[in-house]
Amino acid sequence: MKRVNELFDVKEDFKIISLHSDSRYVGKDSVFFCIEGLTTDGHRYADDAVFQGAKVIVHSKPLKRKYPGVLYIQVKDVLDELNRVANIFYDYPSYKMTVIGITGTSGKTVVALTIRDVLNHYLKMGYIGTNDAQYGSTVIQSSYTTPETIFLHRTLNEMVKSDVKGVTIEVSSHGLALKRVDSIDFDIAVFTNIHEEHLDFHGTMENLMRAKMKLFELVNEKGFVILNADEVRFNHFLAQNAKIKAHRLTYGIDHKADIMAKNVRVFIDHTEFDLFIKDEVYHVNVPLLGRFNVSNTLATLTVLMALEMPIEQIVSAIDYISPVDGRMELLETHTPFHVIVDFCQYVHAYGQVFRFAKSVIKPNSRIIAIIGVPSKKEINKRNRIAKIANKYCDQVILTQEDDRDDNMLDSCEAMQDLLKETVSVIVTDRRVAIYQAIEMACNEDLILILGKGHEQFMKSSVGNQPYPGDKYIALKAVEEIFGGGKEDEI
Ligand SMILES: CC(=O)N[C@H]1[C@@H](OP(=O)(O)OP(=O)(O)OC[C@H]2O[C@@H](n3ccc(=O)[nH]c3=O)[C@H](O)[C@@H]2O)O[C@H](CO)[C@@H](O)[C@@H]1O[C@H](C)C(=O)N[C@@H](C)C(=O)N[C@H](CCC(=O)O)C(=O)O
Repeated sequence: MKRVNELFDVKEDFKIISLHSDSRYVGKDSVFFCIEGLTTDGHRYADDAVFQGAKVIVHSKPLKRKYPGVLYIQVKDVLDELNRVANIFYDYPSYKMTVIGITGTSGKTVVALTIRDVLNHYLKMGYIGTNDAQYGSTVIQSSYTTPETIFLHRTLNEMVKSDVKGVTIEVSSHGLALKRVDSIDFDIAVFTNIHEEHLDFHGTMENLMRAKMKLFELVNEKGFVILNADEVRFNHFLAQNAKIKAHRLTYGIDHKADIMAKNVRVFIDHTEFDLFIKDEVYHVNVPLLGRFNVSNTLATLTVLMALEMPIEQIVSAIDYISPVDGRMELLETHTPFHVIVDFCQYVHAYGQVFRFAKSVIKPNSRIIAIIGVPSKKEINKRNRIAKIANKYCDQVILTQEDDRDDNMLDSCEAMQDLLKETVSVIVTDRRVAIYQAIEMACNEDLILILGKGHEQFMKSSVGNQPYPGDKYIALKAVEEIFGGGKEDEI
């Protein structure tokens, strides 16, 4: 709780219990911020907010009605004001902990969770990212990868009260463009990679890069920005456009960097490489799969370097790295064939996973891919995934990936028409598709279950529907068909 004159430059003095930007959740004695959105305008809900108990309305446009006893504060930019006020209301939580932001198209979750897991061995850590916030045994669901400002500050404040000393935050381009993290004091910002994504929202690659660039400008002058030397286009863009206050460190495989990996060798269950760090070389073995996860590992190690860990400690911290749920996760099936579950959200990720699969399977073994078919709205994505699947997959099972508005069978058939160089079948029920793959797999085949990763829900137009998850279903199928599944995991 705060007094209103602690939050705003006003002479009135009454208590404020909470902050809100959605009128549907406004509580008594609160502040409501009217935000102009993409579909509606928060100014339309100012009266609703007052009805629900708001005592202060922060707005930028003129309002039709004003009620006595309510303080109306007009500002130029409501999101800027929201950031300023949320910081004060929650006692500047990000200044009381080490805040590490991770941005990039892919790898945000793997890097954020890996840094969290490794650092947890030294200090109490929290994580905010793909649909939840976690610290200790607390898990708070959120609707976004990067939650909105009030949620962020409230959660960071709870973490501080629970003695959390550091936090990793996944920072999406939406989050940056919509000013969700503008008032967070970042100590370290990490860049993974950039590919075409969310151009429906950003419009152009330049706008997308500009949105991501902002994170690096938000890092304080004592902090570090950690860049991927192999992402030449983004680094060039930063050099031309960014005003960065912080120190820089780089990691890379193909381009010279502060921390480098060479002689990368990928295996079905781990990856090995030579780690070049401050003139020393160490042979390293990590349980993360694929060349792209070498970059993610390097990003993690560079964060440890920024935190001034001695080299020996950085190298031994590699032992704390473990696979991330639903991200290139090799299931323990004890079957003669292998099963990998991956989230695989973007087209380039399909290419990476298929190339990895091709490089690790035996010459006469098959890649059997279960692919969730993109909807009618994403025809371009559908075409591009089909093209890559034609090149690498031996068999494809086309199935659902969330319940979309269009007809599932039509979408599957349209995609099947594109799969001319590989054998495919349509099984619209995702559970049946997984069972079918496991029934047909033989020695050393590799089943790839793609598109849902860790998710235990199916999105639908009426909200999320329960779904046990790809891993659960696959292990259950193995147990039922082969009797060899690990019961404690299913
Ligand atoms: C594109 C985008 O991010 N849109 C966000 C944006 O929506 P919007 O501009 O359409 O908002 P709006 O519905 O017009 O509402 C405007 C304001 O009126 C308020 N309102 C609205 C209705 C009402 O009855 N009362 C009320 O007060 C809203 O709370 C809001 O403050 O502002 C809304 C409220 O803040 C967000 O809920 C909404 O997120 C949408 C739902 C969303 O799905 N966002 C996704 C794309 C997103 O953010 N994804 C990223 C990236 C994920 C990734 O990397 O893949 C993420 O970080 O999760």
